[in-house]
Amino acid sequence: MDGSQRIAVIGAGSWGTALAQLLAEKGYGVDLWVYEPELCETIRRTRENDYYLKGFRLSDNIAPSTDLAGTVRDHSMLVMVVPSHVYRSVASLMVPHLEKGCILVSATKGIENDTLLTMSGIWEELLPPFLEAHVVTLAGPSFAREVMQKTPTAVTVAADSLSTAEKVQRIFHTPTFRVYTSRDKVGVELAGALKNVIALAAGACDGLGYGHNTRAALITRGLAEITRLGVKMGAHPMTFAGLSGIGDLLLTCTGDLSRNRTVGYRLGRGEKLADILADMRMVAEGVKTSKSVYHLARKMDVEMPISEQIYKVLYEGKDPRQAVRDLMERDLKSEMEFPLGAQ
Ligand SMILES: NC(=O)c1ccc[n+]([C@@H]2O[C@H](COP(=O)([O-])OP(=O)(O)OC[C@H]3O[C@@H](n4cnc5c(N)ncnc54)[C@H](O)[C@@H]3O)[C@@H](O)[C@H]2O)c1
Ligand SMILES: O=P(O)(O)OC[C@H](O)CO
Repeated sequence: MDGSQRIAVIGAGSWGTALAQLLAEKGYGVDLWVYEPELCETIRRTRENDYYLKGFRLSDNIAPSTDLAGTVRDHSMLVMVVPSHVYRSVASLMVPHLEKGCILVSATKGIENDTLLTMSGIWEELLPPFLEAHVVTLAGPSFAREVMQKTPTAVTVAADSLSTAEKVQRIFHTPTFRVYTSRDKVGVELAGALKNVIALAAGACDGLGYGHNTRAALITRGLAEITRLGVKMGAHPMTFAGLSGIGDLLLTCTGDLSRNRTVGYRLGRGEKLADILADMRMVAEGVKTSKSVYHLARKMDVEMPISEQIYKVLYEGKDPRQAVRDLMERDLKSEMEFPLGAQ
């Protein structure tokens, strides 16, 4: 793909906007699909995304549009960055317009509530084989705002075929955005989605006033349960020691820019989930993903105690302090069972 070709970015939230800007500054023409007509108009007029990523002037190489079919058509590379709860509906509308052999880079982090599918699982259901489309997952520790500020950042792109991942790697790599490849698509995708649930827990513990010991324990045991589920679902255990695993888990559990951590923090301070979500325009994927994880863990017969407690706090009104007590009082066990991923 040469710099004269255009790339479509589907979703103009903070991450879609940051990825569009990165590609545009590399010289690609970017067609950006914007869900909200009034935001599309504002971006066109002011060159700023004042809903989701205030304070940055957007490149003139970005062309915003609300016409989904028009944005998708005639593109050999598309970046999908809509939240997971609308992913299927937007992807379904895209399919009839996709070019044969196109590459779909999925940058969304979530697990669908009804089907318990990852985002690439949704594409697998929707893509007719004759399209020969390639799905690539992009994940890793990357706050949109810091990417816009050109803070040195490293992420992973995972695909079934290494050559496809390498193609995407070359397109996204910049001097401040380092891209690694992986062939463990399921691992990278699950790691990116599951860390949001643990970030809710880490935020809640900070909101409750617990200290660094608690946060470190949560991150470590959170990684253990993410790895257990991932391995059971076919992921390579070492993926969870990588950027999409411990990398993103650390960022989201400790970084104040995290929406998931912030929701957890406010829950820990005693606010109600409905009130927190009512004044958030942005998405905190962990809220919906915790429901999927609760059911996925049961389905796969994997113990995920932290995720289970978060589900109970969010959906059953459990007191977060009681959730911590219950985690601390579980049966005593060995820290690690081998092979990795065993309960
Ligand atoms: N923001 C980040 O720093 C960051 C970094 C990495 C990954 N992600 C992931 O990217 C995905 C998108 O998140 P974001 O942060 O860009 O979003 P955001 O929270 O900044 O914005 C919400 C997005 O949802 C869209 N939207 C709302 N309702 C919609 C509907 N009915 N149909 C279609 N679109 C609708 C909005 O137009 C907007 O694009 C998430 O899965 C998130 O976890 C975000
Ligand atoms: O703000 P959050 O919690 O959605 O996290 C954003 C990204 O996933 C960080 O990599």
